[in-house]
Amino acid sequence: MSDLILEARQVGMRFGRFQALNDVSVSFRAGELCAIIGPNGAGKSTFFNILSGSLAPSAGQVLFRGQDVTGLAPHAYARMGIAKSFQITNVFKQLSAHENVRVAAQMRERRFDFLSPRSALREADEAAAALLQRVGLGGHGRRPAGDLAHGQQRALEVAMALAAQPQLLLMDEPTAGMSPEETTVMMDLIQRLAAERTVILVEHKMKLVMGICSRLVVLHHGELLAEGTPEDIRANTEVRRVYLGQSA
Ligand SMILES: Nc1ncnc2c1ncn2[C@@H]1O[C@H](COP(=O)(O)OP(=O)(O)OP(=O)(O)O)[C@@H](O)[C@H]1O
Repeated sequence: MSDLILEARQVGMRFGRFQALNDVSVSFRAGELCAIIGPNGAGKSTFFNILSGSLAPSAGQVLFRGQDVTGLAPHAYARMGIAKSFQITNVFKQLSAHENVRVAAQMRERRFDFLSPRSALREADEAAAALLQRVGLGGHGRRPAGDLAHGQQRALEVAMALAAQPQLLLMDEPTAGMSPEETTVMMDLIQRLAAERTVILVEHKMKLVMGICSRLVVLHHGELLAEGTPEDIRANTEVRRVYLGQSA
């Protein structure tokens, strides 16, 4: 179907003799905010890495807008309009927040190649300032990234990912290690971002995503356990069983 943006077809992943993912088929529609959830060790990060092109699956295919992208290099994913942010923050700590985003904008914006160096820099500067504003860091541009609070560094990383103007944003546990206040700010940001593009996130805490996602995909022991609306998932006895005793 034409409104599918990303598809995993019978994806499998083996690490030696260990089968981390087995025969996982999931389709993601353009424009949706979808979360991949599941208990510890379910295979979420492995699936994320495969969907985002960081890991080639041992079996199956990944399709982006109907095109087979399985095993393509990460930069090819970026060029197609897929951006990702990881659990571990990935900012240049010595550079200012503004410089971090500007570098990301310069690296990814091919349009700048056609501009004079001075106007390219000005455009990248303007893009960086707008992106910092977008993620709630408008007043922090001059601060070294390493001096920002953890939640702010994660927001900075989101701004860097957005510099590529992605159609699809993949986020691995965007609230990992955050305080409750930082978590609220990030979830609010994710909702705003999802109004403009497709967002797929991996999240360990089911409660956190129930209220904001249109659809949830549940992995368990490397297999697709369930998928559906938050209501479907909340009512699913299998899902309740695997989450029992875990901090959902
Ligand atoms: N590179 C690897 N080599 C061997 N085993 C791995 C590797 N990466 C992941 N695994 C194993 O695959 C399984 C799934 O791991 P994965 O990190 O994808 O789960 P997860 O659902 O993201 O878990 P968590 O919520 O704890 O982060 C785990 O048992 C893990 O130990």
